[in-house]
Amino acid sequence: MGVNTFYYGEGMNEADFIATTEDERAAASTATASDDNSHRGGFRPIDPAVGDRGGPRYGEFIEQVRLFMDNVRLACPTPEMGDDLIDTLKDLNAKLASVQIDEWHTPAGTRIDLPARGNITLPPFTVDNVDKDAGAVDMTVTFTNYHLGGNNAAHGGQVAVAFDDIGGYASAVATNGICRTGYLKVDYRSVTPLNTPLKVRAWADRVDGRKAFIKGTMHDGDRLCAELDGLFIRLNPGQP
Ligand SMILES: CCCCCCCC/C=C\CCCCCCCC(=O)SCCNC(=O)CCNC(=O)[C@H](O)C(C)(C)COP(=O)(O)OP(=O)(O)OC[C@H]1O[C@@H](n2cnc3c(N)ncnc32)[C@H](O)[C@@H]1OP(=O)(O)O
Repeated sequence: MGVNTFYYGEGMNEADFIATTEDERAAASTATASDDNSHRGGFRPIDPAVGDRGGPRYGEFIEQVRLFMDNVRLACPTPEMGDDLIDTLKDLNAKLASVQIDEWHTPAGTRIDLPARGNITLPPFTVDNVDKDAGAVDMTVTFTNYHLGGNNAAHGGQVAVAFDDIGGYASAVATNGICRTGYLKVDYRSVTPLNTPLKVRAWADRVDGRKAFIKGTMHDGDRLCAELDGLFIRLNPGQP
């Protein structure tokens, strides 16, 4: 099973997500941050060559950034260390500012081989299974210190972020197209722990035309932490 099949599910129409023709690949790889069309309607297919972007150690880079965010969350630097950190961060920001590109080409969010597609704004999750027939996905998500709400528990908003993306993934599987969230309801059933691999399942309870009614659960072992009830609407061609 290839990586794309693994992520998009057996029998899914990958053409909806992955550039499969030379024209699509060219369109997916030519736009730049200064491209006037970079905000044109519709989601662009991902250039399959995207796996090379950011270099062979890009995943390691993202892991270090995540660790940095965790360390910042609970750090109390001395004034001297604060001076040093600010100088170091200025250097790092200058480096990163020199390699800014548009959202369609940045590896963050398009590296489907990395946890949460390499997107640091999402809690890291990995895909365990995609069931095209059931319109269902199984994921493992781990909230870390960066996602702290209080008293060693994940922030409720971070739980919703995870459900939004994983529910969006399930709706993409169920409708065979990219969807946007219409509504997202989260029931917080018990405390969601940090630094613990949690099992998330999201599935299409019902599909009605463009509307996918997605249910979901998040478990710590046998304990139910949270439930999702969401409506995701498949975008029409060219719809932003
Ligand atoms: C490039 C990388 C790609 C990677 C791909 C990897 C593959 C994996 C695939 C994927 C994983 C990624 C997953 C990401 C997931 C993230 C999702 C988000 O966070 S999206 C941001 C938050 N949401 C918004 O910003 C929406 C803002 N709202 C809108 O844009 C529109 O309102 C929209 C699109 C939701 C609907 O607008 P309309 O014009 O298209 O359609 P209308 O006619 O209004 O609604 C359609 C039907 O839905 C009902 N509806 C709409 N909203 C409703 C609501 N809130 N409650 C109840 N019904 C609602 C309507 O009543 C209508 O129903 P009737 O057809 O008449 O039966």
